Amino acid sequence: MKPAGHTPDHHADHHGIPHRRLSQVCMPRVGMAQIGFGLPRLGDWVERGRAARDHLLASPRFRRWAAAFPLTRPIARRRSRELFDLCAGFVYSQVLLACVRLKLFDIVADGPRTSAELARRLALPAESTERLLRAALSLRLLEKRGDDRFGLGPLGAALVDNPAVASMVEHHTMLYADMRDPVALLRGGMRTELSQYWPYSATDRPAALGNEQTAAYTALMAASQPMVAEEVLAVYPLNRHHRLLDVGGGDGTFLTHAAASAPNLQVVLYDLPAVAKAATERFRAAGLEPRARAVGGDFFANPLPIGADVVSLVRVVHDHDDDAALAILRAARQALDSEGTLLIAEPMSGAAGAEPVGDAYFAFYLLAMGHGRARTPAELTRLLNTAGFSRVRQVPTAMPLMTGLLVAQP
Ligand SMILES: CC(C)=CCC/C(C)=C/CC/C(C)=C/C=C/C(C)=C/C=C/C=C(C)/C=C/C=C(C)/C=C/C=C(C)/C=C/CC(C)(C)O
Ligand SMILES: C[S@@+](CC[C@H](N)C(=O)[O-])C[C@H]1O[C@@H](n2cnc3c(N)ncnc32)[C@H](O)[C@@H]1O
Repeated sequence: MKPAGHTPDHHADHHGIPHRRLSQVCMPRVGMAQIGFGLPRLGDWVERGRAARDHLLASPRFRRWAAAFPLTRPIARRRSRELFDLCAGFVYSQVLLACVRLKLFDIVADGPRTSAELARRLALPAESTERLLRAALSLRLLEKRGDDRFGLGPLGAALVDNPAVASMVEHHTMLYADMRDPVALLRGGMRTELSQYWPYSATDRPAALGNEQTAAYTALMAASQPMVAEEVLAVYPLNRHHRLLDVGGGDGTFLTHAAASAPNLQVVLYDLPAVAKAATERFRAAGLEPRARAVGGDFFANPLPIGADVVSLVRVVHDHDDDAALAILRAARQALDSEGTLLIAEPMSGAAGAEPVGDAYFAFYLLAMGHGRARTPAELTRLLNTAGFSRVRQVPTAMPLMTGLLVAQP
């Protein structure tokens, strides 16, 4: 009797691993045209090699064999761990959320503690505390100190005194809810929590939004903005400019950092009226007036203030679909003269070493928000060219995960 799945195309070798005939998998078909030119194309060989690999990996028998064979075992273990992490990532995120909510990292930052001490401090049953601590150890959030005490691990240490990441971890409860049925989200038409949270993405009259609708997202952006500002200002010093206009500048956190980094720079913020009002208060409280001022308006309906020699769009363009993004870039072009500079700072698609940040995280975040997408530098460059910026260059940042940077001139 033939084993299940046995077809004329499938054979088994002496390890019991099903395979196609080698000639079918590995030998590119050489067409008459290619014979005329000598060897088959390299691309054909690569394609055949990939087909052979896919065929092997898709076979449960091969996977069992590779997991047992000493030379392939490390690869099999690594792959299965990667895949397990994809399956279980949401559990790890929720362990992190529990640690953040319980302020576990701040507590152990003061010194390592025993499980019993932590149970008292966290007001959790002893067994639950032990469970959480073991989970945090396994995720390198905590580290064992001696036999019975727990201190910061390499990942937990980066979360101490880091309100930016802590507020994002807490904020993710909304994204988590919106992604509960990812296929429904992809099909569209879902009423999502994130579209309520970012009301400018769901209204035709954003300028009418009140402080009660803009305050929460503005505070979230302000908490994470220092990480972005540090990245941008480290690679693009602003002291070569006279006046910076930050469009969609939130409560002014980016401009406050910019002003501190370039003492002669004048800074102007443009945002929705309710947000600009909050920024004005912030500039006043920081003693930055009159060097810093904020103007309220809707960048789709009103012209931007003129007179700046550099305009920044920080985490703004990716909020919008192409037509709207183009309208913002055109408005920025209108506000600048022919010597002006435009900066686009935001996480970008395809960033080397951070591919899932743009293409999985922000892609789905923005889907849940209702508009926009992370774009590759090449896609942004095409939009910039259409908007009248002909010279565009990418400036590498230290943490592309936080932000990429494009510098454009007419
Ligand atoms: C000291 C010894 C012995 C060895 C040293 C070894 C060594 C060099 C270690 C490195 C240590 C180090 C410097 C660690 C640094 C860690 C850092 C900087 C971690 C940073 C993590 C940042 C994270 C997790 C950021 C997350 C950001 C998120 C989730 C942002 C979300 C943004 C959103 C949702 C924006 C929304 C806006 C919208 C709507 C899209 O427009
Ligand atoms: C994602 S936030 C980025 C805030 C800030 N640049 C940062 O990175 O922290 C986008 C900003 O664009 C502003 N915005 C959205 N639609 C706008 C519009 N039509 N006119 C002016 N500002 C707008 C929002 O109020 C918000 O402050």
